[in-house]
Amino acid sequence: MTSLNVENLHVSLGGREIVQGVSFAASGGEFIGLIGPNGSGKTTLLRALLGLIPSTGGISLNNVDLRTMAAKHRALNMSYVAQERDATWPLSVETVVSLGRTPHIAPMQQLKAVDRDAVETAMREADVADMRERPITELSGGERSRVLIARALAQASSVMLADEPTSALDPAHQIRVTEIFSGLAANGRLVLMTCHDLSLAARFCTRLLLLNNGRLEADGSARQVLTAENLQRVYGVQAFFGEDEDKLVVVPRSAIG
Ligand SMILES: Nc1ncnc2c1ncn2[C@@H]1O[C@H](COP(=O)(O)OP(=O)(O)OP(=O)(O)O)[C@@H](O)[C@H]1O
Repeated sequence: MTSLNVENLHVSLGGREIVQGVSFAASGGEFIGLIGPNGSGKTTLLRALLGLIPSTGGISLNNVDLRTMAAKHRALNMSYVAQERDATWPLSVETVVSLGRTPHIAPMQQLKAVDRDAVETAMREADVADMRERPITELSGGERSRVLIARALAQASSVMLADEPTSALDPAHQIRVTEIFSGLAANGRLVLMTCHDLSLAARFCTRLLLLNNGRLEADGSARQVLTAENLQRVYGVQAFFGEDEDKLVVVPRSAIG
């Protein structure tokens, strides 16, 4: 089973320590919501896990140090939906999603049937199959997000890291995407998603990690992490707490101070 171990991770950027001694262990089957206020270090943590920025401390996947893993091997193991959805080139939706298969094919080789199937499935799941011929540069922000999610799904890696994948999506697509991520976890993948929608995270994620000023302040179930005390201290909000089908509903309703 996939296992990710992060031990005493530190990241400094621009002379400031952004991630300060974060440790956690995660396994395939978990859908983890990485939450915390703006600037708390969520994106930085994901980027460090991907080896996109320097860090110190331990990061291992299946007991292999991720920093020593070849880029292609890492890409086979980890997909990433970045927070930036900018598109420079007017590539078709289908071409962009097909790029998710790059780690699976040898240089200069064409997609095989298995790759084309993965691309079709990913486009269908992210609801972008109907726009397959359209240039990504002409899509709305939410449509572009779904294409980039489809690209990550097509990669079919054991770990999915997604940075606010639902932030530009309408309610139906937010639910659809989080259900897809839940399905990935149910099938043994590890999903780590940043999210500002606390109710969405509470409903779908199996575990929440709460970051504050680069430190892991809480790690556990939605009910353990999304307490009135944590929301006040970390987010500076008072919230309404409710229930829907046994799931916690959290609606921030006033900012304190
Ligand atoms: N390249 C950089 N150089 C200097 N500081 C940076 C750099 N990238 C990010 N930071 C700083 O690191 C801190 C954490 O940023 P990060 O993007 O990880 O936060 P976040 O929790 O993902 O926030 P948000 O919820 O707004 O997306 C911020 O204060 C940010 O200004």
